[in-house]
Amino acid sequence: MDERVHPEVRRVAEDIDTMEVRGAATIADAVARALRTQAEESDATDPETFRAELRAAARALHETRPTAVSLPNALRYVLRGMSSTTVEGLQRDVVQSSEEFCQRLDRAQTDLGKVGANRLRDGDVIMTHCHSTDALACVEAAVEQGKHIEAIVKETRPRNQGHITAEELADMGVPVTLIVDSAARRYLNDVDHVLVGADAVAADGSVINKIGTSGLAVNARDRGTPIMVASQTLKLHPGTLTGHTVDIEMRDTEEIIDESRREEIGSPKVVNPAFDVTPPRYVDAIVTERGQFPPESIVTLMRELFGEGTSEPWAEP
Ligand SMILES: O=P(O)(O)OC[C@H]1O[C@H](OP(=O)(O)O)[C@H](O)[C@@H]1O
Repeated sequence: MDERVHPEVRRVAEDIDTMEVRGAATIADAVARALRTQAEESDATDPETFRAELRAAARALHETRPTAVSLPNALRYVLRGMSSTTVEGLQRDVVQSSEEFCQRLDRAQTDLGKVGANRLRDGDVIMTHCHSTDALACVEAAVEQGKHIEAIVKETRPRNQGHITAEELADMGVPVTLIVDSAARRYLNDVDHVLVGADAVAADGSVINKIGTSGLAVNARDRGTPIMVASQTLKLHPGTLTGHTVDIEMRDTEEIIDESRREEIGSPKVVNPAFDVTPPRYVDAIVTERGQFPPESIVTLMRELFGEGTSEPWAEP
């Protein structure tokens, strides 16, 4: 890694890579704070060196995981704040934009939660996939409104993030039933809403989320169960406005099966995609801090927020 990258930034990058820090919003928060550390601890003596250090840190953070667009969106937000002409001024700029970003992130999630909660009625049963802080904000707000919500939680192989969801729902007082992923269709009849998060939303309204989301959505549509995606606007993927596709992360196959067991069963090829793409026709609503949108209309919001597209976060202005 580039030697200009601060050890704390390297540690954050490593934690994201190994998924010690995970979830699109949490990753965004962590990288914004890491850039702040890089800025505060810089001993650069001229603005150009300082800017180059920050760009190197941004690149190191960006190289960790490719799919959650909240990561480059966070880097871009913080780096765009650099407008001063002295090192001290630039340090203040980064601290301020990092703080502002983290506050906006929290506020967006709270506002999104209230919008999502309005879709949930007293007595509703939800089905979740993976662990999404945006999705759980909707449940939390519904519970705060006095609604009784129950949840069927998919374990979400191979990393079982469903366990985190189960624990956090239990802390909210929501009764939880944990199921294996392949039992989802059987229990969809008992469910009023499928509620998931997003790692990225494309300009055509496709939702990129944890592997298994698209199959769940197809099954939900077949059963007539509405599917709601909780996604603050930080997850909107500006590159898709100009024809770019979203990279799907392929993770280590040891998450699925260890090497010795794989050899015992005849050394099959193993693949481990972390995400899949749910086409807009299977999604009923994308809930953001700016209100809820049918997936096909998300492009209008994206144009308003990003114009016609954006460059890489570390690109020279
Ligand atoms: O931003 P929040 O809503 O917390 O999470 C969004 C998404 O991030 C997670 O990915 P991973 O576990 O990091 O691979 C899940 O796919 C989840 O739906």
